[in-house]
Amino acid sequence: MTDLARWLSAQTQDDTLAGVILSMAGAGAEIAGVLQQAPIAGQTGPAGATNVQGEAQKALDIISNDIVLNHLRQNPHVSILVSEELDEAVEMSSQGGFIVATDPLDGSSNLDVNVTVGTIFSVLPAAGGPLQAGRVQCAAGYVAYGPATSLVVRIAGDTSVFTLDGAGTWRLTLAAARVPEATGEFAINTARERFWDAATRGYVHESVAGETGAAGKRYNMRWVGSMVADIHRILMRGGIFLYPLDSETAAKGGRLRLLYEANPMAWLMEGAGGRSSTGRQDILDVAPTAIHQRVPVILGSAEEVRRVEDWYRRG
Ligand SMILES: O=P(O)(O)OC[C@H]1O[C@](O)(COP(=O)(O)O)[C@@H](O)[C@@H]1O
Ligand SMILES: [Mg+2]
Ligand SMILES: [Mg+2]
Repeated sequence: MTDLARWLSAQTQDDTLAGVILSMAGAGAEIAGVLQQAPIAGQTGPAGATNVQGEAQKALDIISNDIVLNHLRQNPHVSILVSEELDEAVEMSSQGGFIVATDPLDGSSNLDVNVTVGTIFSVLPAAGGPLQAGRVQCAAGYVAYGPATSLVVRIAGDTSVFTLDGAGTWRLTLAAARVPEATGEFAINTARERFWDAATRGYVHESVAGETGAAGKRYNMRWVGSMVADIHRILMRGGIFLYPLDSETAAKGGRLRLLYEANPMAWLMEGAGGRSSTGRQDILDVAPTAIHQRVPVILGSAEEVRRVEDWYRRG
């Protein structure tokens, strides 16, 4: 029995849910192999197409989407697939008990510079349809394609980390990730400062002031521009990630997508003792109205997320 199969059987008695996670783990392992050869195969560039959200697709966005689709098509327990790269929700098996929502390749603008990208997924109960709050997720995870390929997954208990070995087997490398309560590291795209609201501005200025400001301690800033990479760093050593609502993204509701970026990351953070927020409510309580809905995202070390929420309460 592999580490992943053993972990799954300890986390859930539902073999069909375990099977959905194994399908996503299989897709992740296959995508990892494709990414490792992509510069040789000349696949890191644009596909020449745009997705339903008007974003230019990379060839690897489409290839990764097809890989996920193929793996899930072989699983009779998936009823619907929602993907960043597919305009509409796709009907899969009519008998399936689960919906999978995925960002097949997150951070794909980083592909041509060989920086970590990832695959994010959320598993929902089929009965409620795709538009259910993140709170009811059955499981969530991501695969980070970095120096090592990591699978981070949570059903309802701990958030655990597996690493792909040379034989293509997922080995358990961290049974229960814990995000430190406090942090001295924040992640935000500061080039967007002129669009920020008062709360984001207040929080970042207070942090940049370091030991001379109200926070009373020094901060460092990190921004990979690949959500999976930024969240993985935060999961492993603490920090806070912000993609808040700003005046440029306000009309769309934010930048990042609720079903397949924010919800799964919030679920994983919760399992590791972290916190997630839109600034005004827990991300997991947001009721979706559309499959590609966007949402403000603030998540990571609990104490730090609370500091941002305090700024929103003041505003
Ligand atoms: O270009 P910006 O504003 O830094 O945004 C970066 C964010 O956009 C994303 O790339 C969006 O995800 P996709 O690459 O899947 O569209 C996140 O991974 C990342 O955190
Ligand atoms: Mg993404
Ligand atoms: Mg993507």
